[in-house]
Amino acid sequence: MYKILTLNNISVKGLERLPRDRYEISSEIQNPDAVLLRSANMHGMEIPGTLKAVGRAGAGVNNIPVTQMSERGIAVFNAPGANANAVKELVVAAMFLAARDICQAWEFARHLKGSDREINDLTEAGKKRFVGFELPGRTLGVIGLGAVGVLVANTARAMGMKVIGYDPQITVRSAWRLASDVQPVYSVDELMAEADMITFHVPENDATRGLVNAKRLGLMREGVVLMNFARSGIVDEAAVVEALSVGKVHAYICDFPTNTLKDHPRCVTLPHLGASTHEAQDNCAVMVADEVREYLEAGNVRNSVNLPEIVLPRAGQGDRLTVVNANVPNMLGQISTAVAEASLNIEDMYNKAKGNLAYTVADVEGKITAEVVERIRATEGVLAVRVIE
Ligand SMILES: NC(=O)C1=CN([C@@H]2O[C@H](COP(=O)(O)OP(=O)(O)OC[C@H]3O[C@@H](n4cnc5c(N)ncnc54)[C@H](O)[C@@H]3O)[C@@H](O)[C@H]2O)C=CC1
Ligand SMILES: O=C(O)C(=O)COP(=O)(O)O
Repeated sequence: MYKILTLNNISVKGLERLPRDRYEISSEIQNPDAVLLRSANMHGMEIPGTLKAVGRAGAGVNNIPVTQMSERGIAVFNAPGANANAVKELVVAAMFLAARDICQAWEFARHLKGSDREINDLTEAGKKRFVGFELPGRTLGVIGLGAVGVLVANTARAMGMKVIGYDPQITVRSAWRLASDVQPVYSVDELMAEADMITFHVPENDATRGLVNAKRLGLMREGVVLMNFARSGIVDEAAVVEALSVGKVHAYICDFPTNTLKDHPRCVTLPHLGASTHEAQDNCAVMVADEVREYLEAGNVRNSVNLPEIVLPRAGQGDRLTVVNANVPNMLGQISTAVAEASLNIEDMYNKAKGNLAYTVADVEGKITAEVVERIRATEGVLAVRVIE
């Protein structure tokens, strides 16, 4: 029986991928084999010795101590692209909220008092405060052209906007999907200087934290609109509030309310709703449940952020050995020697590295003994060893 600890509500559609005769799933379980979560913060959490995998039913993994997981040979999975359409739709909504001052106008209307005739008079007199602008012909800057950024860029093009994009590490897959008339720019500063509206779709990490700061705000066009449905940390909020107050920034629409932002009249903060559609919740949960199950039951790795992609069809009837180890010389030699010296024939074997980690899958003829496992486990650089029958 595999034990799965859930740290957030995970869609039933996803949990149904883990059959009850093989999986015990609870938010309170002891000694879990895997954790499934959404945005719960795992930093500082005590990591159970039994943990083999963490599945993030979503895109961002900054709520997971990935380095610490890697040091213990624990695989971390996410659900790339599974919620991208939901985020795109909210970003498109944000563009209209900003362009037409919809939230501010609604607030104005909600506070009108008097008879309907008086309200009508106040409406007609007050509406000039909310003259907006239209999107065709405006320039949208997209920073980060991954699953979400590509969808946003393509939709904005379809709405008649000029779109410029920045992503120095764009994947071939994203480049294929991106509308061919999205224009690349080669620096954040260049994008910021040329866009009327800017949207961010990058992970939060050391390179992106504070991406929007006072200096960069100074480069932007007067009345620029900023949209942040990525992570709060990529924006220096105090600098944005200052820029909003002097009219440099027309509106800041984001998914991350804070005390600095939530009451500002030119700032619309939504309660982290980017991925909160039934479709996205189902997609993410199904994808990540399948990944975790495949890893626990077969040792295969799909969509891991710290282990290399390895999907090896099972060879023969014997045991499968899986080893997570540091990406240093001679690990494979030591693993295969330990297997060979136990007189076990290897039918099929695959080894691949990703960053600091490497992962080995070996199908052997017959049973792998506890001695072989212990010998491999004791090898310097080996982080996790499993035998799958
Ligand atoms: N508000 C919400 O509910 C959601 C927020 N997100 C956030 O949005 C982020 C992006 O999501 P996806 O597009 O699905 O991820 P993704 O991994 O498909 O795309 C991220 C892109 O950012 C690029 N990138 C990384 N560092 C960069 C930098 N310094 N400058 C420019 N580009 C850079 C990468 O090359 C990649 O193409 C996630 O990491 C997450 O933090 C994602 C989904 C839902
Ligand atoms: O997928 C992401 O990165 C998100 O931010 C979505 O978070 P959530 O699953 O809605 O808590």
